[in-house]
Order: sequence, then structure tokens, then C-alpha cells
Amino acid sequence: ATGSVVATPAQYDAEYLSPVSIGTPAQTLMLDFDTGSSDLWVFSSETPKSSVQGQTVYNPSKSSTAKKLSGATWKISYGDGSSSSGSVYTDKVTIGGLSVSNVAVESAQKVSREFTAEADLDGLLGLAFSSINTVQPTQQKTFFDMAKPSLDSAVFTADLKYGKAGKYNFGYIDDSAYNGSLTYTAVDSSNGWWMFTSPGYAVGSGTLDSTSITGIADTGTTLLLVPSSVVTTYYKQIRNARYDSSQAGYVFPCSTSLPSFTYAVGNSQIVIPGKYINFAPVDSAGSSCFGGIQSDEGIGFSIFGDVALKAAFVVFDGSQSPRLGFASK
Ligand SMILES: O=C([C@@H]1CCCNC1)N1CCCCC1
Repeated sequence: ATGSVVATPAQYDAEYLSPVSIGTPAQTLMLDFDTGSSDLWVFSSETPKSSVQGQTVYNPSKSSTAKKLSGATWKISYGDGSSSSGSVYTDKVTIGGLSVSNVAVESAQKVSREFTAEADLDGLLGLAFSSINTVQPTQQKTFFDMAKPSLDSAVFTADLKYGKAGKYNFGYIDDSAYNGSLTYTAVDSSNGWWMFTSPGYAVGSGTLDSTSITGIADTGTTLLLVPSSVVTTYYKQIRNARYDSSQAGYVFPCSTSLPSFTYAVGNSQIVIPGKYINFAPVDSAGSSCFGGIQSDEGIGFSIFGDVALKAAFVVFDGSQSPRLGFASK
């Protein structure tokens, strides 16, 4: 089996949302596919009304295939300080024509204010490793792990794009979606993430600096978060860039022409065009813009978020020895 689903960017490519059908008859919600976490959770009929501001909710009592997972609970906190928690059902989940039965669908009984404020986001679909799924007392598998036995190939791919819809495919690699060849690199999944080491980087047309960057491929993180030494080197190339403590990040005039940022993958390189690194205006005046490359200070590793991933076609290979494949496009 295979599946293919659109990934539509929300404001300023801050996140990408995909339609997911849950239950019988289908209840279709817009979920943020997150390769940095492993819970599939949704706004639901159990979410307090005061916490639901425009989201579409999943109602298990209206699904003939829903079953309550007795005694199961979940609770997740994300690196940006947001959080959610609740109860668990199993139900049929269909993504881009790929149907999987008895998937753990985590129903939100609490969501933090950040999620309430995101009217377009109805939940997250975790695509990291099942070892960090938060359901207790019995940890649950991700949609990908549940789908794997049925897939033509144990892979999914992310083809996110700048300011327009991209795609997630399951079970196959669309060789027409990228240029040249895929370069695969080793993954350390011991902490549950798609963690890899980039052997170097370059700013603009400069030579490759062999400072390695170890981080996770995280479709659920907006920006590229790297060591402060790399951040400093990048913004040093932009005369009007400065660190704005009130924004807790580097900003520059929105009219600035930005240098590209290249990250190495094995013996290949992915070039992030400068325009991808102008994330968004920091104020309604729109004069000052927030950089798409910021520090990974305090996390413990870097995060290759959407700013980095949308410059590539990325294969998440979930075979016996997981690996990541990157190609330019
Ligand atoms: O919570 C997260 C991210 C948040 C954004 C969405 N993806 C998951 N983590 C990944 C980085 C280390 C801490 C945990």
C-alpha cells in the first residue's frame, strides 16, 4: 500500500497542515505532521469548549469503529512550551488513500493556550519513533509504525515547499520529485528522534566550514536552530542584522537581500535560498523581520526544521536500520 497527501503551509510557512480522516463515517481534521514527536492527538468532543476556538473536533461517539483504550492517558510538552493531554481511543485513520485500522487517536481533554490560538490546527500526527510516544500505561505505536507492514516500502517522504503546498508520501519514493540523486546519512534513533550529523555548512558562496552540526529532522519545528557559532557567522554577513533581545533572536530589515545557507549531508549539499531565511515581520509595521536561522541554545542539539527541510526532498527510511535521505529539488 501507499499514500500521498498535500501539506499546506499556514501563515508564513510557520507550519504545514494535512487532511487526515478518522473513524467511520470519516471525520476529516487538519493535522500538523511532526517528525519531532510521536503522538497522534486531536481536538475532540472531550476538549473543553472554552479551549476550542475554530478547530474541527473528533467525536469518537460518532464513529462506529472507535474503541476507548480503557485506562489509557497521554500528556505531552513541546520544546516551545506548549502542551496537551487526555484520553485514548483506537480508530481507523486514513491519510491520502492509505487506511490503517486500530491506530491510537489521542483525544485532548486539555490543550495549552498556544493550541487554542491556532484555529487552523486540529492536532498533531507524530512521525518520530514510537519509543517516545507518551501514552501510559501501554505505549502506543505511531501511524507510520502501524502502517509499515502494509507499505510497499518502509518509508515516508517529506516534500515541503516555500509558500505553497508540498506533499507527504507513504510507502514509496517519487523519483520525479527531486533533482539528481538521494544522499543517505545515518540516523541515531536512540532518543526517539530522526537525529543525524551534517558534516559542514557554508554561508552564501563561501567555502564549506567543516564544523559539524548534529540535530534532528523536525517537520514540526518552523526554523533552523543551530549552534550560536554558526548563527553568528551567518548574520555577520548581513550588515543590518542584529540580535534583538526583545524578540530573542536575530532580526534584519525586511528589505534585506539574504545570503543562502548550505548544509552538508554526507558528500552532498543542500542549499537553502536566502529568501527562505526571511521568516516573518516581527511587528505590524513590517519593517523588521525575524531570521529563519536562530540558536539551538538550551536544547542540547540542533533542529533542522521547515526552513532547512523545505529546501530538500527528504526520505525518512524506517527500515530495520533507519536512515535519512536528502536530495535537492
Ligand atoms: O517538542 C519538540 C518539538 C517541538 C516542535 C514540534 N516538533 C517537536 N521537541 C523536539 C526538539 C527537542 C525537544 C522536543
